[in-house]
Amino acid sequence: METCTLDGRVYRLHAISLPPSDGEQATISCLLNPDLIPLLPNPLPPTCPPPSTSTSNRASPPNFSILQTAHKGAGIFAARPIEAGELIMREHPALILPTGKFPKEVYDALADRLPEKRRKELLAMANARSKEECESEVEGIVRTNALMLELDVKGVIPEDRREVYGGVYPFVNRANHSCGPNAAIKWDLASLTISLYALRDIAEGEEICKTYVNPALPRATRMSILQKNYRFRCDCPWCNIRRVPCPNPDQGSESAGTEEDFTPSELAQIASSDADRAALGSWIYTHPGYTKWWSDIARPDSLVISSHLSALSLIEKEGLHGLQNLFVEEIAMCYAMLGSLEGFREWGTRVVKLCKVEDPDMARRFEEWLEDPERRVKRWGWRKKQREQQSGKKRTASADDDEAMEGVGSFLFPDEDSD
Ligand SMILES: C[S@@+](CC[C@H](N)C(=O)[O-])C[C@H]1O[C@@H](n2cnc3c(N)ncnc32)[C@H](O)[C@@H]1O
Repeated sequence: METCTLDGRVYRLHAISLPPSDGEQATISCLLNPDLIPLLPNPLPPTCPPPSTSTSNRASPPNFSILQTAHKGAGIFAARPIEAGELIMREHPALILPTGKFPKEVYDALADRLPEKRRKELLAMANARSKEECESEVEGIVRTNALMLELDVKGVIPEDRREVYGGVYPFVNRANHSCGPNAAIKWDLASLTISLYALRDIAEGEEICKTYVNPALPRATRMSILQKNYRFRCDCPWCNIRRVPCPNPDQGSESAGTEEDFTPSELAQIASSDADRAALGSWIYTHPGYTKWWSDIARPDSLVISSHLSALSLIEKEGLHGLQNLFVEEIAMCYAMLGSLEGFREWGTRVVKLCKVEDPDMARRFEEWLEDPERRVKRWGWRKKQREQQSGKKRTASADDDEAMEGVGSFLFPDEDSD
């Protein structure tokens, strides 16, 4: 079988060759709209970052192990302490395919085209679907595990012909769900890899979890999506408020409570968590931000920093570290505008650490700035100068001064208000 048709659309089976890994020729087995095929690298250049899921192709031993849990199947655990921002593993998908229900033969043909070792890794993955729902074991595995992929970042395929694609990863997909995840994923089209990285410091032995749903949704909605799509009842500390958050919830002995078990005070805690999550989800639209603040001298100097610190403390409470980077970056930039070397160094260093995998360009930019912030950050100390000018301590900062700063380093945020 080379092609198949679904809802009048033609799809082609396609294999992408990867640089050999562990001495074996690696392949991604794909089902693609033929228009997408020329957009994807094939073969992948050997210079691309290699996957890092096994010991043999890493300079240092992996920082994770895959272990059996008590009631969630397999899971990923920290083999040593892992720092916020650190890479945990990088992996190519075994399969790439569009959403939609294809005949059994299509799923089986996709798996059969993988090298034997990879095929076995795929077939060992979790399948939360019954035989009645998914006749093919491979389809069940796809429906339990596939993560959304962006294959056409440049928007080459016209809007009305675009499809949603998913990737299946025998190692990264072992990460179980938490509504307060300590890890997240980042897809990179150029290397066709997904990276799993730490959102906060993770202790040795702690389970490494990502979120399967938008964690800003209310608990009841999260639970119903998880039940519908993945067939489990979430037992994370935020869904089961009686369980004290612990490093490895899987080792907890209490069983998850049911809706009816909750006392009025527990229900109030759930409502408060829902409200905090909703507030965080829309924080940047409802609270002061750096872009409007930096040049508006009528606003207090501490306005954005104190608002962002409140957001970060809610993030800590709800375990939503996936939302923290914007707040950390903006606090660093506020300190730059206030001319505070100490503040900029503290928060800028956090940006570098947190963005290493998630946003390497941002990490590099802050690294450069941190070498000589006063010269490299454009408009360094601008608000401080304005205040000094206001209080008459200094003569008006001349336009020449400002112009002399133009072109020194690059500036993170646009001059125009956009928030
Ligand atoms: C993508 S897989 C995760 C890895 C899986 N545990 C394994 O053995 O490969 C998703 C499945 O893992 C289980 N799972 C993930 N997170 C869970 C959680 N927080 N509580 C219970 N089961 C969970 C569910 O069975 C779900 O359908």
